[in-house]
Amino acid sequence: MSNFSYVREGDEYVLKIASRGREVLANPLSNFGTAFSHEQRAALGVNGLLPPNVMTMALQLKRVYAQYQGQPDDLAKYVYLNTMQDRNETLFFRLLSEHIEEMLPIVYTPTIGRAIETYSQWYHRPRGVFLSIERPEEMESSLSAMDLAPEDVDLVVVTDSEGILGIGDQGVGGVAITVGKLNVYTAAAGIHPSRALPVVLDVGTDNLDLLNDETYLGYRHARVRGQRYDDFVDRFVQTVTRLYPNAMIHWEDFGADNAHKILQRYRDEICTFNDDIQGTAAVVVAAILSAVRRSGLPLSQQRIVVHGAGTAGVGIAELLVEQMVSQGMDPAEAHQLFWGLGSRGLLREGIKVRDFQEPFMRSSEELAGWTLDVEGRYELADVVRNVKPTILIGTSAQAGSFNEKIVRDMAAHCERPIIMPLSNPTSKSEALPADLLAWTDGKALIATGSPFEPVVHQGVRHEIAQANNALVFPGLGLGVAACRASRVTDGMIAASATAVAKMVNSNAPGASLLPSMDKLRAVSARVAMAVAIAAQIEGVAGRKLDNPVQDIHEQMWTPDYPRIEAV
Ligand SMILES: NC(=O)C1=CN([C@@H]2O[C@H](COP(=O)(O)OP(=O)(O)OC[C@H]3O[C@@H](n4cnc5c(N)ncnc54)[C@H](O)[C@@H]3O)[C@@H](O)[C@H]2O)C=CC1
Ligand SMILES: CC(=O)C(=O)O
Ligand SMILES: [Mg+2]
Repeated sequence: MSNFSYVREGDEYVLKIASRGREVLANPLSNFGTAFSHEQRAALGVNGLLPPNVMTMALQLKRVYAQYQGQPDDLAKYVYLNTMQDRNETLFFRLLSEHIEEMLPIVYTPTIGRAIETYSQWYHRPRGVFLSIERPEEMESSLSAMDLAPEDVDLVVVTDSEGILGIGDQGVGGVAITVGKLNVYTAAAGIHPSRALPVVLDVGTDNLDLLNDETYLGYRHARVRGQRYDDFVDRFVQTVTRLYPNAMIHWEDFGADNAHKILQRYRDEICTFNDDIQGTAAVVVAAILSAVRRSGLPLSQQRIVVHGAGTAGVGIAELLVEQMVSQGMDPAEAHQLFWGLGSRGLLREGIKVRDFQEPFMRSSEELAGWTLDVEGRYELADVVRNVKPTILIGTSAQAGSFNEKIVRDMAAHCERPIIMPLSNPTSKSEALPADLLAWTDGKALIATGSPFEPVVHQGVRHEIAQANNALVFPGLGLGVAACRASRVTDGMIAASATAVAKMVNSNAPGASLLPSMDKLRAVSARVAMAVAIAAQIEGVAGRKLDNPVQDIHEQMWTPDYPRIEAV
């Protein structure tokens, strides 16, 4: 038996501790710090290792919140929270849950982007599992070293760091995105931190700044690709599914080719999902459904330009097509409503496109009369001028690419332009909401990837929806765990989109297109219910929820110190 085991007894968590003394304080899940009572201190042998006065959690929170606020900048706040998590995880999650809207931009986008870029500089203590392609034979022992009970792991979040947010290849520092995503799982959906595992597959990096940084902590080698990479990923999948038979594997921030390839390879074999493709699609479809309702123009009459038809962009387009088909459209007709752009401009016949982009390619006949730019591409400005889109989606990580001319051109041809600069972190956003409202005379219906403050335009306060997959993946993971789903199906993804969309019921001028991040727990609970019910309908649920509301509610951990048994 492990020295620390978290078990659920009835509706409470009990922490059974076999260790004594300093080891108890060193484990962030068993360390309550100054909140240990005198009886607990005596039983655990930590008397004298703590200042004598016993604090309540409320007083501890007061102290740590003041310390947090005293940090000089956002990165320092991130590092402060990170060290706190390594010290007292229950307190960390309580603080985060109580200030979720304020702290999400610190533990998640945008600040996490900066933290990942500088990982090897501020690194102080490992968190997560580091699996190096240099030593594949160590994979099983490395995962097992986490000492988790096999049947108690609900989630494994994994990255190979090739496409971190919009900041590209970040090598071993990408581990922080898996930790960040899991922190959102816990704060939003109450997934207990002991039931989830963050993992980085360190396959090298093509980031020359990192390779030439003597403090870089990862494998100092160009990114390994091809068969050796595929074998390493496969070994990972086989090992995880054997060690943790109940776990869903969540893929995060892989490069576009590998993201699609891995999802296609494993989606019908194991319980798995790709957050950037499927989670993003669900939240963006929810935002679009809500915008379409407000615009008055049915989905089937929209013309959609996707600027950045990569992992996220094509995922969004595919789910939108599915939505249109479910509303009675023919699939080919639905595809015709989309115009996708990549780094070589419009996806079209005659240029090299990736396999997963092919369904969105345009034929040469359709482009007769269009003008190529000097580099032989159809750029966004040409596409907007010719297509007259009603929806413009940004998943290109090209900051400022939705410029004034393009946006005014779009607005000249539609009453309520739907414009979604979704790239993260904030520095990569295709446009700023205040500019979009100014250039469209307040008519744009907007959602962004990172958080933005409300904008007051001509006396109307516009709440800016944050269309971030954080509104979906926590609930999806919870729903999958609650019903022990064996697969993540398209129906479950579509159900999560509908669940989020249903939570928006205001059509007031300036109202947000999505629920705000301070509703994250309620949103996640609803998504979880919708996902579990869809899993049941699709025949992939391992257990039926008799009372979904109660069952899901009971599964959501609230960060309180558990009852302790010194064993
Ligand atoms: N809001 C959200 O929840 C999410 C936002 N994103 C954001 O979307 C962005 C892209 O992420 P991924 O799809 O994972 O990356 P990706 O690399 O798979 O896709 C980016 C696409 O943009 C294209 N591109 C690059 N330069 C371009 C240019 N000048 N013009 C047009 N297209 C160009 C690339 O060819 C590629 O197809 C990132 O900033 C990421 O943070 C991604 C996932 C979720
Ligand atoms: C939010 C997210 O998953 C991304 O930007 O990659
Ligand atoms: Mg991502």
